[in-house]
Formats: sequence, C-alpha cells, structure tokens
Amino acid sequence: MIEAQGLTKRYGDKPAVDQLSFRIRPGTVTGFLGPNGAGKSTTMRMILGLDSPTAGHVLVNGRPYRHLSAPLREVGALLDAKAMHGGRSAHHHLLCLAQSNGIPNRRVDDVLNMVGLTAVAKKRTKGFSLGMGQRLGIASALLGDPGILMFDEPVNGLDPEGILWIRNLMKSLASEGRTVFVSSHLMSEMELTADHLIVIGQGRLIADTSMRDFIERNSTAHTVVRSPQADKLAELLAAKGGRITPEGDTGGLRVTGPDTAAIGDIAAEHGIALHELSPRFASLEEVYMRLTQDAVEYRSNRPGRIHGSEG
Ligand SMILES: Nc1ncnc2c1ncn2[C@@H]1O[C@H](COP(=O)(O)OP(=O)(O)OP(=O)(O)O)[C@@H](O)[C@H]1O
Repeated sequence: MIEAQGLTKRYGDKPAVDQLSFRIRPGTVTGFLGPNGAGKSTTMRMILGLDSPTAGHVLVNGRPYRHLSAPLREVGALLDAKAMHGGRSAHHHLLCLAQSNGIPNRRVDDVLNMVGLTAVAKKRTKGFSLGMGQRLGIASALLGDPGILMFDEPVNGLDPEGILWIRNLMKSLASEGRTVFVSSHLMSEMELTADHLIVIGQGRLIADTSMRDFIERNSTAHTVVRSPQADKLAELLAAKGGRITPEGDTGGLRVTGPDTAAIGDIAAEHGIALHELSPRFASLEEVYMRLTQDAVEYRSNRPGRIHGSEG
C-alpha cells in the first residue's frame, strides 16, 4: 500500500505536485495518468525518497521510504531505464544490486529468466537496445521480490511483443496480491492494463477512480444500430426522445437516449429487423483528453498550423 496525504512539491514558486492525497492498493494495477509536466515523475520520486516533499507526506507500507529497513524487498521501481552502469554486464549489474541489498544471488538468474535476458546476461549493457534496457530495469525492480512495484513509462521503446509481455506481467503481479503503480501516456495500453486510475493535471488530483467508472461517468453512452429499415426505426426512436445521428458513413445509426434494451424492444414491437445493436462507451483516450484539456501545459499546434499560418 502507498498512501499520500497532502503531498506537495514546489520548485521555486511553482508547485510541481499540489496537495495530492491518494491510496494505491494491493491486488490491482493502478494507472497514473497526466499530461507532460503534470507531476507524475516527481510524485514517484517522492514515494521513493529521491525527492523530499515541501509539505505533506507519502508512506510505503505505513512508513516513509527512507525508514524501510530493506527497501528493495518492499518496493521495486523502474524510473529511468538508462540509469545503469554501461560497462557492466546485465548479470553483473543485478549481482551488485543483489549483494548490496542482502538479496540471495540466485534471484539474479531468476529475474533474468523472467524478463527474457538470459541469453544476453553476460553482455555489456552499453550495447543494449532501449527495449533490452527496459527489461533490465524491470529485472532490477523484481530482484527483491517486492510487494509494491512502480513503473514509470515501462512500455517506452518496446516492440508489440514487449508491450504485450509487460501488460501480462503487470496483471500477473497484481493477481499475486502485489501493489502495481504504473504511469504511461499510451492510453490504449493503459485501458487494457489498469483496473484503477489516478489522474493528475498541473500537480493536482483530477480523478481517483476505477477504470470502468472513469469511462462510464465521463462519457455519454450511446448505441450503434444497423437495420434494413433504418428510416422507420429512426422515426420511432425519435418519437421516444432518442437523438439519432448517422454513424460515420456506414449506414448505421448512433442513438443516445433510449438504452440498448429499449431500442431492441421498440424494434421488436414493430417487427423491425436489426443487423447490429451495440452499446458503446468512449475510449479511455477520449475521456482522458476531455478531462485534462484544461490542465495541459505544453500544447501542440493543430496539424497544418505549425508555422502559424492558416491555409
Ligand atoms: N528538478 C526540478 N527543478 C525544477 N522544476 C522541476 C524539477 N523536476 C520537475 N520540475 C517541474 O515540475 C513539473 C512536473 O514535472 P514531472 O517530471 O514530475 O512531470 P511528469 O508528469 O512526470 O511529466 P512527463 O509526462 O513529461 O514525464 C514540471 O513543470 C517540471 O518542469
């Protein structure tokens, strides 16, 4: 369990993290979302005692990180995958980490095997690709077999097979009862991985909720309907207060108002054949973009306006 209470970090006058309070619970993957500069890395650094809060506190298993007697056995973290000694081999890097933290040497081979680096274990990490570096960072996080794992952008630089591997790894770590806290800008990936979300913007809490609630509460549910008698159905639905718009240019209808069951019932009552009746919610990306739009610090120009000229 990680608990933050009024956690605040200021650099000069500017708050990077502003009065954050949250709990990250065991047994679930908690996603940590926020635009660039929102304060995610600063929060993670404070959890690990690498930065001190200006106000408030954050506890790991009930204690500040600095007071943990065997930190690597309680918390494993991947913050900066390139933060390793390039002249050492992966095996040597992990062995040094194990020996300086009282972790049995045999864990080194175990974690190398878990992350798929056994074949290159004796090679210098200087020649590692970004993806191999990420895997080694994850091996370091797993070395002490900790109950809490934190990953800052773990899928950075990974190929599709690597991304799938990380997704399954995080889910299986959570299903073993561990606390898994992960930041990512890849919304589609987060939607598949996280059960719970903490969303921040400009250092402040925007949402602390389950993935399902975050999407359902912040998006208007609608139904996509396809029927050979679409015009007649649209008329009937409109009479019941439905709002009907075309679903792209596919000939389908996008209906808000009556829910999926009500639409099916109306169609059945009037003997209208349905070829599709699908409830739809917004994607995590759509909801996230809408909720964080006011908290975006570094905004891009619209395509075509990069040089400030409108065509
Ligand atoms: N050492 C520092 N000195 C001054 N300002 C800092 C320092 N570290 C972070 N900041 C500022 O604090 C704010 C939060 O930064 P942080 O790196 O925590 O955001 P983030 O959410 O991790 O962003 P990203 O998604 O881009 O990694 C930013 O405005 C950043 O410029």
